[in-house]
Amino acid sequence: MAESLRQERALNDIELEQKLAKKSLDRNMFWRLLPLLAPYKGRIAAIIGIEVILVGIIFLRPWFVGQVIDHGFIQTAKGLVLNTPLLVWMALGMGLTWALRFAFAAVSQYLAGSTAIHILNALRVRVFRHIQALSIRYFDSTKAGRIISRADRDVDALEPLLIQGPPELLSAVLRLVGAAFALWWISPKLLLALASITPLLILGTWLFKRISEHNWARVAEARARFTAHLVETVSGVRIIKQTVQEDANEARYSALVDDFNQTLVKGNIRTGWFLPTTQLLSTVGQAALLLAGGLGIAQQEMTVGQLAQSLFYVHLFLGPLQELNELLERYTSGASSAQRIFLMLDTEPEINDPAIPRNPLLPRGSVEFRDVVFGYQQDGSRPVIRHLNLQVAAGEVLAIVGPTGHGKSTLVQLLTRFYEVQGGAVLLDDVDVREYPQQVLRRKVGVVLQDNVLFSGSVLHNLRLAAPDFSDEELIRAARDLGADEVLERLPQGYQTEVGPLGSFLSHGQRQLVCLVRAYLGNPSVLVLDEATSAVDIHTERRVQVAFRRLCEGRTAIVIAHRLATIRDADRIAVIWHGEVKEIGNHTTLIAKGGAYSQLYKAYEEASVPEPDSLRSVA
Ligand SMILES: Nc1ncnc2c1ncn2[C@@H]1O[C@H](COP(=O)(O)OP(=O)(O)OP(=O)(O)O)[C@@H](O)[C@H]1O
Repeated sequence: MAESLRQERALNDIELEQKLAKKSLDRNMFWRLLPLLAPYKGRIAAIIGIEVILVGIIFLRPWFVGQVIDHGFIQTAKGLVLNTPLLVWMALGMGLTWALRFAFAAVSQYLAGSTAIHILNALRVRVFRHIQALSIRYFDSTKAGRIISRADRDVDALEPLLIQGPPELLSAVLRLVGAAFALWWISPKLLLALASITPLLILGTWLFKRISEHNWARVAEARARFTAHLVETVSGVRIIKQTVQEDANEARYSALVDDFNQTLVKGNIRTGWFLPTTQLLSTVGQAALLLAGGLGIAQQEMTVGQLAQSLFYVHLFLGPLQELNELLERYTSGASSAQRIFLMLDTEPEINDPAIPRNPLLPRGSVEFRDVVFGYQQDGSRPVIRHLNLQVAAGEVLAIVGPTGHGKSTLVQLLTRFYEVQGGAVLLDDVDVREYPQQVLRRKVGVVLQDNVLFSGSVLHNLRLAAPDFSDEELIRAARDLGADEVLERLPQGYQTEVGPLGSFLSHGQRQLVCLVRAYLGNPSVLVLDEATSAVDIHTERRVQVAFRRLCEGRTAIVIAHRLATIRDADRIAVIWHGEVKEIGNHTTLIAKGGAYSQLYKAYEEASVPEPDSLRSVA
């Protein structure tokens, strides 16, 4: 199954981001991380400075050992005696190097840790800000889990690379070069013996780096896929339970996790030979050095102390070569995270504010759809709205009706500029909606949807989002004006009731009422109600209808409804059919005309009259 999942994939993570960002993949994106470090130049310089001191300290220790071996005992007339002053100095020196090691390690950790927090938090906020600014179309085509991966895991993956990576790399290079010099200084023979295996080590490291680069891209992709599935499951858990899809859903998740694990294991197998290879080469290198050293001692070119000292330098030379592998792996995993983050940050919002925005001083609320053409496919292959013309006068109540899927809600999306028209224009107060700053436009057009969303917090907290400066009393008064108070006061803690995540602790009807009051508080010049009262019971609905008329006073209202009884009183009713206005007029004239509206109305009335059987079953 995991194999089939891999094959069914149309676009991988990076390809998808590439497509959305309309940019080709640039492997050097990693370097774009460097400006993030700029504000912390001082701290980073301190971390690097500490690393240099620590490397210097490491090089002192073998020298102490060499001194003790060669000069720790002095040949006197009485025989060999301990060179006590030298031993004491060397022991003190050794102790001091360890004390410095501990002290600097703590300082370095503190500096690196606190710098990391600042840099990564700044990046996290930047990613978050960008996510909020992206256009709705991005969210249509990108799974939530993928987006969360960017802001969460991908940012985390940069930490070891960005902060500890550069000092560790510097330390490795310094130790490598320093050890080479030290060996050369003791005897060029030693360095040459070791150099015999170095090209092989470098070649091996380079090969493994290439393999691990591929591995990391595959592992990250597989991980993003199962995270995306998890997020979808969490948000759609009710539907999954309702349709009894738990087993099938779990099987799919297991397959995705399995795919991830297989990718990980295969990757580990491929890179697993790196360590034994380098260990083997290191052993050969040490043997060559000991041979060269033995020869040097026999030819009295070097002392035993120097050979012992050189063994430490061998470790200082070979160790960094092996560490480089780990650092390179970190680099490749971080680089692929950086690629994904920057590809997302490079995705331009499809909808932007105009360079010179307009905002008429006297908002009236007239709306016009002028020869509008629109389809959700960007290539215009499947138009949903086809050359639609519709004018709504300021203060008018216009109802939009029509069969499902014919484009009613799409008109609202175009009015609030969640999508851009592909032809024609949408005008608010005779100004193209593209000329308004988006936030201004969306404040002018209040929308209450059928599937309303609230934010965690109390009912009052949610109402206050529309009117931040209002007191509790003013918010409650607004609810009362609208006739929502009776229902909302009956909640367990009244207006202080917690609504839960996305408002899930409230019923559909209660949620809609809160949203209606929220829209009322926003005081928009155009109010759009998309099936907004459909979940409210008959009793509540009547109250809302009365209040709704009040709410419409002095502003334009566009009401999208399937339950035609609720819109009979509208000033005009437009029938939308295959993305066009098929009929327009008031209820009486449209019924008299006997066209599309009268058919819809007849069908609605027939469906609304309860059949005797169904009444009995309710009883
Ligand atoms: N985000 C989207 N991406 C792609 N297609 C979409 C999207 N939203 C809607 N559509 C499609 O556009 C068409 C019109 O949808 P729209 O929601 O405007 O219909 P509607 O008339 O409001 O339907 P309903 O009465 O059921 O709410 C439908 O075919 C729908 O599948």
